[in-house]
Amino acid sequence: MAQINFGGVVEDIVTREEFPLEKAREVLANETIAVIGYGVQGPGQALNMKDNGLNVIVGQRKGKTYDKAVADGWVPGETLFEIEEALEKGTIICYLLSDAAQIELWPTVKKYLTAGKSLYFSHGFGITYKEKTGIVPPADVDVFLAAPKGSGTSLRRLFVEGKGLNSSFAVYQDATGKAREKCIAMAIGVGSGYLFETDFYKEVTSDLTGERGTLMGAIQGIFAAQYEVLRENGHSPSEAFNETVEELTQSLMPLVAENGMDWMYANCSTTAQRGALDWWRPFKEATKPVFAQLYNSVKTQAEAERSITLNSQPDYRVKLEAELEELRESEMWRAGAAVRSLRPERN
Ligand SMILES: NC(=O)c1ccc[n+]([C@@H]2O[C@H](COP(=O)([O-])OP(=O)(O)OC[C@H]3O[C@@H](n4cnc5c(N)ncnc54)[C@H](O)[C@@H]3O)[C@@H](O)[C@H]2O)c1
Ligand SMILES: CC(C)(O)[C@@H](O)C(=O)O
Ligand SMILES: [Mg+2]
Ligand SMILES: [Mg+2]
Repeated sequence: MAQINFGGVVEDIVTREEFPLEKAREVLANETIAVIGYGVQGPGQALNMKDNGLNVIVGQRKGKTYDKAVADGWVPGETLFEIEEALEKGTIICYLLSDAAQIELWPTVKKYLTAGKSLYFSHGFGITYKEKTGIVPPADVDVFLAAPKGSGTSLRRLFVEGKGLNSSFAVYQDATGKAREKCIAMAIGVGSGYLFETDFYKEVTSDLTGERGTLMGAIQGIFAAQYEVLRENGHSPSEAFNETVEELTQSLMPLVAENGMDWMYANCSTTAQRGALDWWRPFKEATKPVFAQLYNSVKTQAEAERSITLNSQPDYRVKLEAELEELRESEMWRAGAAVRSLRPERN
């Protein structure tokens, strides 16, 4: 473990230097890693592990996603199986179905979790909310997680570019005495950059807060609010979209990613800096109560309850698609589609 000072707080982290890929390969040499589910994380993790030289198979029910797995190079009967067959062959079961589907399939998965096998998650959800999910693994299997901090799509893209997303890792149950090294080996194997340790409760609590907050929910809310104010004051859609979204994603966020907020500010005009330095605090004051409310809704398990109830309904995909369509068809995001089509690199 390397000790790194994060803004004054020293934390133990694992980098690829302390735990190189060769070591991960050694730890996992005798394992058959069965990736169950080929949605978003499934492909990213399975393909990265395969390219990292690990012994990976995929378990996916027949349909569009199964066909995608075939198109990605998984071979039916050799590296691609129906879910139960993969569960039987796998020694490390990567449970990468949607969190709601994990509940439905649990009785099947449990049957194949014989002594000494490992159960791997990329989220603390199923275990933390076990009263709601019914996911209680047998005592003689190892249970751990590696949770990439980003979309499975980015996990794969960055890996292909020779980069890596950071991941958290946590051990919930160590039946064999080897759970921790298997967990870290898996986290490195899926293509992570550095790793930070957490536990299942903290992973799910921070993850649900982050995605509902600044990463996804809050950002759309704040975009919509500014866009509407600009439009209500007579600005054109293209002007409103550029001043709200396009400049942020194309110009300014890459600068923040590279060298921090102050550096992005320093690369803007003194006029912009003055305004931003004056206005960030009122935005913080206005939104902090909403973040506190959100955290509380996660902590009381209201978010988990809502997610399980709504995502377990048979027509949830249809309803979800309708809500996504509403976003896509809003004036702001239709303006966005037009703006994207005009990016010079798209010609
Ligand atoms: N999406 C991400 O990028 C991301 C990032 C970090 C962690 N995670 C976590 O990873 C896990 C997998 O999430 P995901 O977003 O990749 O999942 P997903 O929603 O993309 O679904 C994965 C798979 O579940 C299968 N599935 C759905 N219902 C099923 C059922 N009833 N029976 C059998 N198969 C069924 C689908 O065919 C699909 O292949 C979750 O725990 C999630 O919280 C996801
Ligand atoms: C990619 C995210 C938002 O980080 C993940 O947590 C998810 O649930 O998809
Ligand atoms: Mg999440
Ligand atoms: Mg997340």
